[in-house]
Amino acid sequence: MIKRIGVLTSGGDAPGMNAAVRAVTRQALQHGIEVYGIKNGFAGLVEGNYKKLESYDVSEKLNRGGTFLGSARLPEFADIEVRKIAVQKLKEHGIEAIVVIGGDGSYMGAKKLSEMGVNCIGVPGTIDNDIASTEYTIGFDTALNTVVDSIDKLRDTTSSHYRCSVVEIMGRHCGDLTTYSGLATGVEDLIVPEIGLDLELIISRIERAKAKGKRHFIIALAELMTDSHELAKTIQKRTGIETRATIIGHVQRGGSPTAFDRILASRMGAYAVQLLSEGYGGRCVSIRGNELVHDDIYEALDMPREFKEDVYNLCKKLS
Ligand SMILES: Nc1ncnc2c1ncn2[C@@H]1O[C@H](COP(=O)(O)OP(=O)(O)OP(=O)(O)O)[C@@H](O)[C@H]1O
Ligand SMILES: O=P(O)(O)OC[C@H]1O[C@](O)(CO)[C@@H](O)[C@@H]1O
Ligand SMILES: [Mg+2]
Repeated sequence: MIKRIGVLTSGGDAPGMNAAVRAVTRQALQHGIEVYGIKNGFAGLVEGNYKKLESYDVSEKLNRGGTFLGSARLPEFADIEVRKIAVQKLKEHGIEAIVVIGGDGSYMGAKKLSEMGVNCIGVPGTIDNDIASTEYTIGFDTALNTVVDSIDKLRDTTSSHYRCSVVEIMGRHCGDLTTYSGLATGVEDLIVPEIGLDLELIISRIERAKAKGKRHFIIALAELMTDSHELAKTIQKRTGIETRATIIGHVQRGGSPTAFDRILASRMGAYAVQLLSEGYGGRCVSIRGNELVHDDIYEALDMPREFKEDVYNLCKKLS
């Protein structure tokens, strides 16, 4: 029977990470397993920066955004020599297995550690919703609500000034945040990596709507596709409509998690501990059809990510 586990948060923070750490901690303690909170993602593993967690250490964390354990990006963790240091430190502290809460990059670290004899279970914590094996990642719903709130506010000023707004939304290479928020706010057009950017089409749609009397437009743009300020300038030049760019930015990563994210995080965190106590490693937790399941991490990352084309098409159709 496993006696001591660690838990860490890695990559970009996501609302609900704290709720997941709380669930891991309390589920483990109730089964007589000691828990160590590892600070700052894989960096804390390498430095041996751990703290034993008791039940009260995770009090009043369920509703808090960010991650009280801290998070980091440590590219050096891809180097086996760096991981060997982490494994040695874990052995010295008697930590047998770890719950890794993070995105696809963190999953890679978790898998590689498992291959070195430290069982890890990945829990999907990222606002990007870019892990193919799971329908939802922890933090996505909260970020989505933040984006919706921002676009609603942007609509007020955009329509008052008869302008066009290009609004840039996070998601790295995944268009889910843009697509879902687009449908939820009724944007006039959206640009996502799964479909690509067709400038002529965007201009012609604006021109057509303008000819029918439409006076304000919001174009949702997934980040990393093009420069939003340049796109705004081009739209203004081509259509004659005053255009502004708004980059929502890191506010998308903050805030108290929604009920959906708290529940998802609590379920997934508890399930991850169950998997570790059953001796699993190199697996990740996913939710499909509201059922928790577990997958091999490499297979989970290799699965083709399903683009929500129906949501995308409906957004365009209703605009
Ligand atoms: N191939 C890899 N091998 C070992 N460790 C890795 C690998 N890729 C990433 N990691 C570790 O995982 C960390 C987090 O990865 P990354 O920065 O991609 O964020 P993420 O977990 O995908 O989260 P998000 O995309 O939401 O920010 C990296 O900084 C690194 O420490
Ligand atoms: O906080 P950083 O390092 O600027 O990273 C930003 C990236 O992290 C995320 O917020 C989460 O992966 C992405 O949406 C975004 O591209
Ligand atoms: Mg990622």
